[in-house]
Amino acid sequence: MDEQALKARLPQSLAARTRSLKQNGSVVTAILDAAGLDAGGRAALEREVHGALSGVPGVSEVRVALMADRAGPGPAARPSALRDGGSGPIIVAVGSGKGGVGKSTLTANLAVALGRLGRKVGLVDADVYGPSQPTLLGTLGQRPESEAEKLVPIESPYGVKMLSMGHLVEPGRALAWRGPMASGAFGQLVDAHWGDTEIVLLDLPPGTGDVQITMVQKYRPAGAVIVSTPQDLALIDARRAAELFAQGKVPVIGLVENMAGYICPHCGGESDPFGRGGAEAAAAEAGFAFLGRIPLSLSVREASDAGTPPAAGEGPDAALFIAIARQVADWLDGRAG
Ligand SMILES: Nc1ncnc2c1ncn2[C@@H]1O[C@H](COP(=O)(O)OP(=O)(O)OP(=O)(O)O)[C@@H](O)[C@H]1O
Repeated sequence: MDEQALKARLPQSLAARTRSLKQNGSVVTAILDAAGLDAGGRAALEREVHGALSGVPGVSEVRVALMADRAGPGPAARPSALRDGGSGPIIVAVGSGKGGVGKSTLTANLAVALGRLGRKVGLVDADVYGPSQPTLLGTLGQRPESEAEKLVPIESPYGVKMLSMGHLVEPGRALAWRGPMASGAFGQLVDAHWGDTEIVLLDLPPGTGDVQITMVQKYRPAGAVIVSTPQDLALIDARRAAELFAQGKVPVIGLVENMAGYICPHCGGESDPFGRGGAEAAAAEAGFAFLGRIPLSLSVREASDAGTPPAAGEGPDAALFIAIARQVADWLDGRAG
């Protein structure tokens, strides 16, 4: 059923609040503007949508995501920054061939580090299956406002503006999203009010399937960073990620090796459980830059889980992320020049 037909099923009173209504297979996803509603009103709105759409033939599940709106009149329409005559922020995708290699951790810290270099940075958590950026950047539980039917990014405590499906959908709900629906929802996060943001990092979902291809082709990032661990299998996957970007004609800025050497939290000594130098060799072989190596370290994991990105601190981890950020910034400047 298309959006119009689904909309017709909703009571008239809900039409003005409906921002998006999509059906994929038997699952319908509704995104509604919950401006001015308190918790009770929001719950009632959600129930009403469920009630109206649950009985529709062919629909087995209804997912509802609510956006909050800016209180008060607010400015009429802040210009949409993205895809606005080319005057919007530069998009940089961060991808990995497989999950769990630390792509989200790298993206969050790269964003913070670019901010420390004086860039105005935004981040879109396109990992609609398992959004982790609200945790990483300390914005868990916050809801973005909307203006003129577009989302206003949330200001993280680290100077990075951000949007994540994790801000719109309750934890766990986004996990089962499938292809087209995931890429549709993602569009709302990208096409938001980014204001004077210069660079928006896209934390892509892990892997190289349809969702990633759609995202890359539709939003045409200026460049991409690939994250891999040193293991052979992860490197093979990283090459697949490189192919994905080549297919989308997105130049690869470079490769970051994560979880490289293990830093012992007791003695500070470094060992290499997964071998050393593999990612650097893979980058050289593929013909793109090697941007740096982040060790497997307890401090990175603990700080990340606590929502205090190591790149915002003063320790050696911060220096590593800033060095990577500098190369990304230089690459972007070179491109602009
Ligand atoms: N350098 C590191 N040292 C220690 N732990 C790390 C490091 N990088 C990431 N981690 C931890 O590994 C786990 C996976 O990281 P992360 O979520 O960033 O990976 P991902 O590739 O984005 O995963 P997913 O595919 O699930 O989205 C997290 O618990 C994170 O804190």
